Order: sequence, then C-alpha cells, then structure tokens
Amino acid sequence: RGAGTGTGSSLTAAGCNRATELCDGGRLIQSRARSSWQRGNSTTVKLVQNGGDNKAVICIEGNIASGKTTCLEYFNKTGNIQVFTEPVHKWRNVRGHNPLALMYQDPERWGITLQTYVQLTMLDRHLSSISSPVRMMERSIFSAKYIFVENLFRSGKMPEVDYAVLSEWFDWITTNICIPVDLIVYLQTSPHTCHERLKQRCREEEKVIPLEYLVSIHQLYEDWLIKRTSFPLPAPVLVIPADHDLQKMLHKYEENREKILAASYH
Ligand SMILES: Nc1ncnc2c1ncn2[C@@H]1O[C@H](COP(=O)(O)OP(=O)(O)O)[C@@H](O)[C@H]1O
Ligand SMILES: O=c1ccn([C@H]2C[C@H](O)[C@@H](COP(=O)(O)O)O2)c(=O)[nH]1
Repeated sequence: RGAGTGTGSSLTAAGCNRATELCDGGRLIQSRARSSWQRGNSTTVKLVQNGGDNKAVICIEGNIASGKTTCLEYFNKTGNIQVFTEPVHKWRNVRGHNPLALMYQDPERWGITLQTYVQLTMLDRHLSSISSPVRMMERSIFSAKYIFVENLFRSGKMPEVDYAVLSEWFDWITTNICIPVDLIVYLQTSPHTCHERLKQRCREEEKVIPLEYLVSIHQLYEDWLIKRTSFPLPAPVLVIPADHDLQKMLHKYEENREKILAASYH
C-alpha cells in the first residue's frame, strides 16, 4: 500500500491498522487486529466490522469550507468509489434538536453534546458496509477528536471534565474497535480562503464563525498532518494545496487520482 510523490503534493508514510482475520459480514465481531503504528508490532484483539473487509479507506481532511465536499462530489461522479460526506444533516437535526447551532451559540454548554454526537455518527460512518472497493470519507473520527474537541478544550470553551469524558470514550473506541484508514488526503488551504468560501456557502449556523476560529482549526491541522507534533497519524498523508479556483482544483484532483487510488492496491 502507498503512493509516490509529485508536483504540488506530497505523500509520507505512517502505519496502518488493518484487521488480519476474516469473519462474517455486517456485524461487529472480535478478531485479531494488527495495530503496529500504535503499539510497536504487537497483535491486539479488536472488534472488526465486516470481517475487516479489506476495502480501501481514504479520508479527505481539511479546514471548514476548504472544499472537501466538492472534492468528494468530483470523485463520486467518476470511478468505482463509495463516497461518504460528513453527516452534517444529523448534527443539525437530532430528534428535532440542532446541536451544531447550539454549539456555535454556547460552546461551553453544548460543545460536549455536539462532539459526543459527532463521535457516534463518525464511528457509524467508519463501520458502515459498502459494496465498492474504495470508501472515501469526509473527515474521520480522528479529526473530530484531534482537531475539533482539542480546539474547544484549548480555547477554554470546553470544561476539563467534558474533555476527560470525551477522551475516555475516544480512547475506548480506538483501543477496542478496528478503524482502518489507508490514506489521508489533506486539502491544505489558508484560513482566509476558507473564510471567503464559508461566507459564500452561507450555512446559517456558521454565520458567527470569525476568521480566528478558522486560524485555530488550521493550526491544529498543520500540527497534526504537516509538523506531526500533536497526535498519532492513522495513515500516510497526501497533501494537496487547495487555495486555487474550482477549475484548477478539479484538475489537481484528476492529477492526483492515481496516487489517491493507490491506497486501494493492497
Ligand atoms: N476551489 C474552489 N474555489 C472556490 N470556491 C470553492 C472551491 N471549492 C469549493 N468551493 C465553494 O466553497 C464552499 C465550501 O466548499 P465545500 O466543498 O462545501 O467545503 P467543505 O466540505 O470543506 O466544508 C462551497 O460554496 C463551494 O461551492
Ligand atoms: O468534529 C466536528 C466536525 C465538524 N464540526 C463543524 C464544523 C462545520 O461548522 C461543520 C461541518 O464542517 P465542514 O468542514 O463544512 O464539513 O461541522 C464540528 O464542530 N466538530
């Protein structure tokens, strides 16, 4: 598994956490899973979905309004790839409540509510069955924790007890459930570009987002995926500079298609 490097983008290796034994489909069952990137070369027992189905998993990461959905839509139209956008509709409506709006209105009170639900719905996305050989996801359970929970906590907008409870949940999930990722594609933008695109998209809940919020999210992404100083990488990272106009970005996606899909040649 892996891909090379090329003009305007770079790829570097981390580990991977693929399940190694097969079992019956559609359910979470216990199996031996190798998790060498986190635990040396030890073999641990983890819950796996669909027998660790061996499909390639590609996560598209980037700041808010960096162009992730647009990228997924492009790949959705072309090739045998099953695409999963973030379940934002769920975050805006859970049994008639809007935890996304509540979080932006009062992050101290509602940050944990939103992030608990994000964690659940992202886990559900990771574990859902697919028929195509490649799963392409918008973000991941990892960025929900390493970027958004972390940002709330570090900015003083999440009480320490809420951060501790979310961290316990995250640690339990990632220790006990196999969540394979083969490649992270990082759409690297400037916070200013995202601010402009955010205003253009005009999602009601996000009208309160200042540029500084996007700067903080950007910094956390850079520390995680570029400098590698904050949290473990679940997969190799392909960086695609994404400040360009739409036409150029579509061209860049096409240019990088082989590198991205190389994640599926394992
Ligand atoms: N390369 C681009 N240049 C200009 N606008 C873009 C570009 N890519 C996406 N957009 C627009 O910016 C907004 C945010 O893009 P979107 O794909 O929804 O971002 P994300 O899913 O990362 O939040 C949308 O209105 C989209 O049409
Ligand atoms: O863990 C998370 C993930 C996302 N959000 C917020 C950020 C945005 O307002 C929306 C959707 O993000 P996009 O980048 O536009 O897809 O959800 C969050 O608060 N916590």
